[in-house]
Amino acid sequence: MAENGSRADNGKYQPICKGGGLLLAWQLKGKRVLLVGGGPVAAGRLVNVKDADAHLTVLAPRSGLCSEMKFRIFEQKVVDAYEDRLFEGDSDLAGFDMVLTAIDDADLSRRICQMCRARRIPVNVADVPPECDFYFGSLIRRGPLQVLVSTGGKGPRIAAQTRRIIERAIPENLGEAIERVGVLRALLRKQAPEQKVGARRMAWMIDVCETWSFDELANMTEADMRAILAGWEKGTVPSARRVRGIKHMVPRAEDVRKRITGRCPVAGYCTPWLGGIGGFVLGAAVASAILLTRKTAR
Ligand SMILES: C[C@@]1(CC(=O)O)c2cc3[nH]c(cc4nc(cc5[nH]c(cc(n2)[C@H]1CCC(=O)O)[C@@](C)(CC(=O)O)[C@@H]5CCC(=O)O)C(CC(=O)O)=C4CCC(=O)O)c(CCC(=O)O)c3CC(=O)O
Ligand SMILES: NC(=O)C1=CN([C@@H]2O[C@H](COP(=O)(O)OP(=O)(O)OC[C@H]3O[C@@H](n4cnc5c(N)ncnc54)[C@H](O)[C@@H]3O)[C@@H](O)[C@H]2O)C=CC1
Repeated sequence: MAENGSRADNGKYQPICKGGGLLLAWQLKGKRVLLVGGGPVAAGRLVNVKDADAHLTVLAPRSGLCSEMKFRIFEQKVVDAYEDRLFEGDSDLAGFDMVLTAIDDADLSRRICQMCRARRIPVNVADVPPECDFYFGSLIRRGPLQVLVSTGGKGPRIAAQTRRIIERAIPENLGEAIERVGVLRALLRKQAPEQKVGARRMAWMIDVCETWSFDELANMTEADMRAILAGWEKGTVPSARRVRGIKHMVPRAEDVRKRITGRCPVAGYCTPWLGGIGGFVLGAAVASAILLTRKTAR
């Protein structure tokens, strides 16, 4: 029975949890995005799509631009095309790959949505969730690392609160570690480009990521990479200690400082080191105070 993929396989595979959205990393580089509206919500959208290297057109009257929008358009000049006017109709949508509206006019938003659907352009209407083909989420960015929190439109504020909890839990140098791993992966693909070694390449990269800590990866130099890659032919991954020798045993000043004054990334309180020293000093002070009081009382 199990071989046929039937009832016996229940529980063996991840269950299907219906009702979610499909979370993707949509590649917008070079795609044309239209943003209708010039308020604070539009300004947030602008950052999201420009972070994704889209070609962005903003359509909104200058008189209604918020200060961030003015800054992005006229000072920072990150908007590729700006049209100082109201939305006029279907022809405004021609040639766009994605449309975002953030205007204070729900009726017009709905109509823009219908026009986009007729043209099969994916659309997000900030104030009318049923008119969205996709929702935005609460985002964390650390270099190449991106985390998106979605509550499926149920609790945007809770999405932001959840984001803050996750933010605290992400090690400071994770973005840099990923950046460095990206460089190593590219070097490996150069050294062993054949498709037939694909499975071996992946297994070896998994080994690298599991053997080296995020800290060690974040500080991986080109020389370290060459030393690691020397293990590829034999299928081994030398540890950071082996690659760096004695240098690795000496803690860096920054790590020592973090040990003493750092904070627990999730709970936020100071490290046990500082807590321990503080506790000891406080305990000693209380004990001496008690002893002193007893002595004076006698
Ligand atoms: C469906 C969705 C459509 C979309 O925008 O794509 C949508 C819809 C609506 N939001 C509304 C209100 C608020 N939105 C926020 C904040 C955020 N909203 C975001 C996304 C989304 N908002 C999508 C679903 C996301 C999800 O899955 O949860 C975030 C995550 C991302 C972003 O916008 O960039 C960003 C946090 C970013 C961050 O800080 O990290 C706050 C809180 C605040 O400002 O602090 C409030 C006030 C408090 C409240 O209402 O809860 C209203 C008006 C409701 C009304 O009139 O009562 C609607 C319309 C409606 O719900 O009908
Ligand atoms: N999805 C979300 O995260 C949130 C959505 N909202 C909703 O998003 C919408 C926008 O919010 P804000 O940025 O605060 O709006 P806002 O009221 O500050 O700005 C509206 C902007 O739209 C422009 N506009 C209005 N009619 C237009 C037209 N016909 N053509 C072109 N531009 C036009 C105005 O000039 C102005 O720049 C509101 O409806 C609000 O309810 C609000 C909070 C969060």
